[in-house]
Amino acid sequence: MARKKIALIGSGMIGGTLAHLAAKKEMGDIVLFDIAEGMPQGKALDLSQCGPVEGFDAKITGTNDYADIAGADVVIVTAGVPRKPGMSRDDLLGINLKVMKAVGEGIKNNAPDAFVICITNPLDAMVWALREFSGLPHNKVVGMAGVLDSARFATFLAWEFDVSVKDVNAFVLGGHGDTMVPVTSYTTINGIPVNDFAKIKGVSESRIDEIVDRTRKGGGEIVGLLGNGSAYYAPATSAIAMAEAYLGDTKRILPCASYVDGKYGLDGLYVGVPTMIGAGGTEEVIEIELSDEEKSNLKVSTDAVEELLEACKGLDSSLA
Ligand SMILES: NC(=O)c1ccc[n+]([C@@H]2O[C@H](COP(=O)([O-])OP(=O)(O)OC[C@H]3O[C@@H](n4cnc5c(N)ncnc54)[C@H](O)[C@@H]3O)[C@@H](O)[C@H]2O)c1
Ligand SMILES: O=C(O)C[C@H](O)C(=O)O
Repeated sequence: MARKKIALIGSGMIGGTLAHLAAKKEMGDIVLFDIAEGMPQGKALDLSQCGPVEGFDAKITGTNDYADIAGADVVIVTAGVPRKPGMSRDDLLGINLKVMKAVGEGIKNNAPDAFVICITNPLDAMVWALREFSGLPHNKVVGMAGVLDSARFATFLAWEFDVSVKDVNAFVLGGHGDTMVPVTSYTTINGIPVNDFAKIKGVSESRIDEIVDRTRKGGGEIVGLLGNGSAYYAPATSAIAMAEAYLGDTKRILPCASYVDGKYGLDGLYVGVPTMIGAGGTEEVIEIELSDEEKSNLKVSTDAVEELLEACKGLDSSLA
């Protein structure tokens, strides 16, 4: 059986990390694409030379030509610009929307059967625009954010309780902005609801609220510390988890920016919701019961995404 092909559109910090992870896991052959000349080729050479040391077989190539992504099974998109300290993700809308147009056309013309995972910010608007520009079916285009946001929530909870991260099952819904909704009612420590566990451990409600707030601002915290660029290790590993679910048809339930039309009272929007990923792409959006407060928090978050979609339509009339 031929090896799978993974195309990475954007070969910057996340793109390079994705290539390394995918190669180490022998997920398939890897094509690094970027508009910067020489850079994807250089990264591909460097990464190829990890192979003998790490013991992986993967053909890794770099290119500036979309024709080289032909036949890709999975395409992961990080092309565009990251924010700088003091900026919000939404400030990237205008510049990254133009990038999504070029990338969407490149995918449509060269890899229309791929499962496409978008990472570029502002995430929920960019994955929607990428789907529109590419014309691929909605179930084959998804955004990565919830896996990362949930991993941040889990990390902070594990630190607070001094327990293994493996036992923390944390869950974040909504758009990938500061209005995202970490959902404590669905967050457990190996099955024990987090609020019950907090009582057992003598952790106050206000401390859990602080952790929720730190999760919401988790991306900005790293942007502020790095000073130049944004997080890339955890974003890359989160997207790889989604790609593995597709390639292995594992039917994992992951929080993804999926197309929601009807559920959660939403009308044709990409936003973070529990999603089953298998060979069919995003096979099912799972609608869960939420409290009135959670519903109203989700509404604030989805309203913010809707505003960004309107802004996209204003910037590019082909989206209107
Ligand atoms: N969804 C998330 O949870 C999440 C997490 C982290 C970062 N991000 C976003 O991911 C994006 C990439 O982050 P990064 O750290 O890898 O940035 P980076 O600057 O290191 O890499 C981006 C790459 O995109 C390339 N690029 C620009 N325009 C292009 C085009 N038209 N076609 C192809 N390539 C193009 C650049 O040359 C650069 O190499 C940013 O928008 C960032 O905000 C999202
Ligand atoms: O915060 C950013 O700008 C990057 C990304 O969205 C993140 O959450 O790390």
